[in-house]
Amino acid sequence: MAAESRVVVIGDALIDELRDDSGVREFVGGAALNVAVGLSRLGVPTSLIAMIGDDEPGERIRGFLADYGVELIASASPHGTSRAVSTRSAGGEPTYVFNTAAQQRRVVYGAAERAAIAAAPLVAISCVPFDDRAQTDELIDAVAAASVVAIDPNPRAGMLHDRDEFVRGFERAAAGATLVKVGDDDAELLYGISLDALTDRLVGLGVGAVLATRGSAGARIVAGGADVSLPVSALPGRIVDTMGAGDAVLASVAASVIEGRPESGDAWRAVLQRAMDVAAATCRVEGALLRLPESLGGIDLDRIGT
Ligand SMILES: Nc1ncnc2c1ncn2[C@@H]1O[C@H](COP(=O)(O)OP(=O)(O)O)[C@@H](O)[C@H]1O
Ligand SMILES: O=C(O)C(=O)C[C@H](O)[C@H](O)COP(=O)(O)O
Repeated sequence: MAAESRVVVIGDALIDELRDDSGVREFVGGAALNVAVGLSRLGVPTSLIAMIGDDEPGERIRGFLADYGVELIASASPHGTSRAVSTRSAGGEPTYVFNTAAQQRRVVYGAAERAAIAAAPLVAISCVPFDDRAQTDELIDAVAAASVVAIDPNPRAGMLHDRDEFVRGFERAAAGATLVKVGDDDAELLYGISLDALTDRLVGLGVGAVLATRGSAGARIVAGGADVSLPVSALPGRIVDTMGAGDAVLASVAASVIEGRPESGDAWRAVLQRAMDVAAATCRVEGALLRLPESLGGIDLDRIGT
């Protein structure tokens, strides 16, 4: 029986524990989960392949995914549900500590996973342990059946065990990919080079489209003959929380690519403009949940987060 055509996202799902001057709060998160929920909010039917614990945090993640219409294809977790504890001091970058489950995350590619991948119009991969050679082999074998692959390496310093092996695994997977998203932090952590140099390297590997995000400096797409850069989009209100902004950009660009592969610089510019608008909306509300610019109309943004 033909499976419903759902996009598949493969990667991490976890509880984000945020500690700052105002106390401790918990959010359902994970880069891959953020992309899956973001796609669903953009109207794209989506399944998430991720490891979830058989525990209360796992139930919370399952409930959250159900609320947002994301189908979960879960791998069991012997160490319970993954957790990221981030501590934010005023003005500083957050520091992350990941529990054992997050560091030892593993996805198993069984019949359900393989059927979903084979039927998917796009498979997005984020925050998988490319430094585990056996898992990377299994991933590459499983996604060989996919028609379109998008990758965000998202190495995260606190989950990285072997930088050189991660680069090898990432590049093996990225070489045939349609879309690869990278940021300044990936270029620095994995290669110790600039984002422009990493973009050139990925183009040289044969990546179809490289999406390079630059935080407050916007983003760039290099695809075929197209090379488009845009600044961040201006919206009312201030930047409240940039967590998940990169995931929202990936979800938005992936959703556009599914609608029709851009074939010109102008088409890629429109795709990137939409993604910058979505990122600007996402940054104006606390939490990593993708926000649509058109949905913020009724909110007095100048009062949010103040
Ligand atoms: N400080 C910021 N001010 C304004 N926009 C931001 C800021 N940080 C991120 N963004 C928006 O979110 C997008 C993705 O953010 P970025 O930090 O580059 O992604 P990642 O978290 O994946 O590195 C940017 O291209 C931009 O549109
Ligand atoms: O929700 C979570 O737990 C996350 O892991 C959010 C991360 O901060 C982003 O997913 C990092 O990914 P980028 O946005 O691509 O840099």
